[in-house]
Amino acid sequence: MSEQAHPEGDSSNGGDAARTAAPPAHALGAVLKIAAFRKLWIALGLSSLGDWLGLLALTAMASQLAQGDYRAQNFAIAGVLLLRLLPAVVVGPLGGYIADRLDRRWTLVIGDVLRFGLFVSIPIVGNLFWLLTATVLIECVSLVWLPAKDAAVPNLVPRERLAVANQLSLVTTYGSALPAALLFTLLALLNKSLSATLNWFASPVDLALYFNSATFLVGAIVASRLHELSGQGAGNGSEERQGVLRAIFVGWKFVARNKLVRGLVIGVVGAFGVGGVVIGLGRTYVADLGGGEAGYGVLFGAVFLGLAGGMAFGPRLLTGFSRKRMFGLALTGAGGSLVMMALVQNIVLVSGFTVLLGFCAGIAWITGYTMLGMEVDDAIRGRTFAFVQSLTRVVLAAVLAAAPGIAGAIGAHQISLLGKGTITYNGASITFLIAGLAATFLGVFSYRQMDDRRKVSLIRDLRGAFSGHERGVFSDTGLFIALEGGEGSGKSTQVRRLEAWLVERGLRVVATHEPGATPVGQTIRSIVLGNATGSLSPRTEALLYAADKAEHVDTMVRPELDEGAIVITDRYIDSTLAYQGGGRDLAQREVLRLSRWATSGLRPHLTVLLDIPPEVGLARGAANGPADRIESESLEFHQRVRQGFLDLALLDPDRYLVVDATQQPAEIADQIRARVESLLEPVATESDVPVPVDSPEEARR
Ligand SMILES: Nc1ncnc2c1ncn2[C@@H]1O[C@H](COP(=O)(O)OP(=O)(O)OP(=O)(O)O)[C@@H](O)[C@H]1O
Ligand SMILES: Cc1cn([C@H]2C[C@H](O)[C@@H](COP(=O)(O)O)O2)c(=O)[nH]c1=O
Repeated sequence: MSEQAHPEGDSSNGGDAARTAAPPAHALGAVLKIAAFRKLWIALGLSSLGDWLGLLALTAMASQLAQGDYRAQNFAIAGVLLLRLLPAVVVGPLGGYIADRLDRRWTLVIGDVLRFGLFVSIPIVGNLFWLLTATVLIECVSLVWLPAKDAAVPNLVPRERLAVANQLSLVTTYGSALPAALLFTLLALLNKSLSATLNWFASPVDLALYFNSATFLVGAIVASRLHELSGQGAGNGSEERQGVLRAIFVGWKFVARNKLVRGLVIGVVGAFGVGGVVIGLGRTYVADLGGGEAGYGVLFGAVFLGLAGGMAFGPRLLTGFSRKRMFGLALTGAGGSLVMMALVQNIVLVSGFTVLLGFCAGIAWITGYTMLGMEVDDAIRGRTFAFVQSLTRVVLAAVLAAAPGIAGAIGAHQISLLGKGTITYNGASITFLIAGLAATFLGVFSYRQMDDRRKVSLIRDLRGAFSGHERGVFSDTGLFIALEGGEGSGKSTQVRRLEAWLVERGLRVVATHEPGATPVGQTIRSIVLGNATGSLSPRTEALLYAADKAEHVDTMVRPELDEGAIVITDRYIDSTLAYQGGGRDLAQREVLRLSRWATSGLRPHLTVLLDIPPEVGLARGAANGPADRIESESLEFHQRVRQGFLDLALLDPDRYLVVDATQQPAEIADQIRARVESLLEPVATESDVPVPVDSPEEARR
């Protein structure tokens, strides 16, 4: 039986007829059930494995081809690393342009085939010049492949699952480093025994390179089956006549002009820069603290442990907290952790702060990437992601090159503690301190650029978000569906369509709305929406909406659900959270607590969010008469409301369906039906003996 239809859990305050919320179905599992995304993920996994394997094999081969001279070996290795970063400066922007212009499926397929050919040619040609040339060419191809992949994800995955999809992509990209290292060792050992009999495996890394090239070939085959991407990314009509440079410029201009995207890009690149400083100076720093190789290993592990933790759990930690605030805060936290690492000079404490740094950077990375995917239009998404990737590579190269130089130039310093001994602050600590302060500044800058809740004190917001997760109550006799969204998003239209479809199936359906479905509610509605009311204190407004909800749930929704009906409501608690929490200056958690109290914790099994840019929705509404008290609020207010809705959906993807409400009504209705169908299906299939579903009670049983 579907979890949304009948959530399991320990029954508590809801009495016999209610059950508390179960933990959502495994979100990773749910996103991997999307066949198209699964294929893209497999292609990405193979490509990432190949990339790491390639890096290990190419550095090893470069060192071997440099023939014994220690200096030459080091230069050859540095050459491979540098040539992997350098093309980003020159080809990066072009990569994004190409990714936006070409069919995304073919971009992925051809990209993988080219990388297969280039990797396989390296051991065959077998000289250093070709190895370095091929490295540059492979990197150039990757600079088109990666933005095409990144830009494709938001088109394959519903918005509410985008954060999870990004988590999976990032973990796969960086997590494949470990299996690649193990595989590399295994293949090198196997190569040893093969080289005795076969010329093909003369170099110790030949087998690794052949295997690596094969991963790209398989990746190409998987990508070729991604028919869902056909036709995507082929540019749009308005850009048809634009030149290459102009199109690239349009992408950059978008990043520079859009305040949110600018803040995101600066933040994501900053998070990478901080990571670069730790990687570039980690060994020196640990040596300064007397930690040795083991200490270096611990530091490295601590960064990745923190990163993985931040990506996996960070966004869920702060329920109802604005993603935009979270992004700036996480970046500031990463900078602050680096400052602390520089100051404490104790290897144990440093390891703790390193985990914290990784955790904060992980949150910044995942929230930043997800918001970019949601904010940027498909037509220029490839260029935006390419811009971010180029910039991160350039910053990484600069940081890796500059950090040791700066640390060296600062040198070793002893600071006297007024006759009570001395402490050592070497170049590495001081560079950490400078980088930490710079990252903290960047974090504060990003936070201020993007803060969408300026009137709400951060402390209050954080206290609210940390104050525990209240579990809701779900009806187990009826099915409760809420339609949510901004003004004019088409909720009433879709409620009517869904109601008609369900009634046609012989089910008992009650369509209702908030505010104003009860006699008391109608009076409240006239107060909260009447222009004559004028301004209301936000708390009064929240209490009025809560009173409407209490009456609605107690006298209509709950009794109908108890009778086994399907109740569809046009607006429910999410509207209060988005409008009074996101739009006004009230803390989300307080609004949630108030609304939960008013409704005795009753939660919908499914919330359909009709997502629409407020300017589009308000224009639709304007055609139907003068604006009411809330519709007359500023565009910024309605933008905060939209973001509030989306944040809620991202936090609980299993109980949400986010639909692009700019589509045609029939298309939207189809998507809603498909999801509602999945809540009804288990009823018909659960019993071994097929029973005709002729009453809602049976339907819910
Ligand atoms: N998908 C759509 N595309 C274009 N217009 C639509 C679409 N859906 C509804 N409309 C029109 O937009 C207007 C608002 O629709 P509707 O009343 O269903 O939205 P709503 O979300 O309930 O609005 P409100 O929040 O103001 O109550 C109506 O004129 C309706 O015909
Ligand atoms: C339930 C609820 C609603 N609102 C706002 C949202 C809209 O502006 C109006 C309702 O108008 P509609 O035409 O019926 O959609 O009220 C709110 O601010 N808080 C709430 O809890």
